[in-house]
Amino acid sequence: MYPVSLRNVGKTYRLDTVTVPALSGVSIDIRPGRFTVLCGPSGSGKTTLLNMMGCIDRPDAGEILVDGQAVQSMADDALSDFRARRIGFVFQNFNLLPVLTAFENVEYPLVLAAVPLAQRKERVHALLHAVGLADRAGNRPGQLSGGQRQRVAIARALATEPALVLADEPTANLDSQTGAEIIALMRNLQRARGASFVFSSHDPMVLAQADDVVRIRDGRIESIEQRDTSTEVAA
Ligand SMILES: Nc1ncnc2c1ncn2[C@@H]1O[C@H](COP(=O)(O)OP(=O)(O)OP(=O)(O)O)[C@@H](O)[C@H]1O
Repeated sequence: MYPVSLRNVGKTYRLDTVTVPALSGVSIDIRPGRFTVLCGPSGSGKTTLLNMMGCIDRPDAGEILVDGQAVQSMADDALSDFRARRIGFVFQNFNLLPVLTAFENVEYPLVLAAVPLAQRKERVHALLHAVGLADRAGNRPGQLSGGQRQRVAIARALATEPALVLADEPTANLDSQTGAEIIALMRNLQRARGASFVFSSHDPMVLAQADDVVRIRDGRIESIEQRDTSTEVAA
């Protein structure tokens, strides 16, 4: 089963009298356990496509299956719950809650998922350790660097152990050295967990790490490149 499949998905934004076609006729199966990168020029539809995969927005045509489940037939509440438990998100502006500590930010999705306290603590400590921030658990986002904030966001995205993690240009607000470290970290975590990660990016460094590359232009898939990367060891 694919972590996410799209069949003939279309999305048009409507602003007063203006319509902006963002995606049309998009069909794709994201392969399990792969690091997939969506790339394409600005405005080609990458964020819209990620939002469709992540059930953040609904398409106006076609079908989306996440873990084999047809998500468009779910009611809003059920869809939010499904999304919170099954999909992890990493954003370019980190999207951390500023009043919560690093620990509490990572813990938050587990509170929503009603995971018992002892299990939450154990999982959050392990995740902060995995992203190299064991000693920063008590810091708020304002007391962390950009790279450290993105590490907290990565730990948060992995908290519910989702099979699918989506990242919208996760290195866009980081310097190149920090961006490289973040991509290496995500690559290692993805391999260690066997999860499926889908990134949107213009960044050649992210592209170089991809197993599968999906090129998008004018809201359509231009090409899908599946690389043989199974025997490589992550840096
Ligand atoms: N909320 C919205 N309302 C109206 N039009 C939108 C909205 N979001 C995106 N669009 C339009 O849809 C098209 C696709 O945008 P999208 O953000 O998905 O592209 P992108 O490839 O992620 O671009 P970038 O690399 O610049 O982030 C663009 O023409 C954009 O202007």
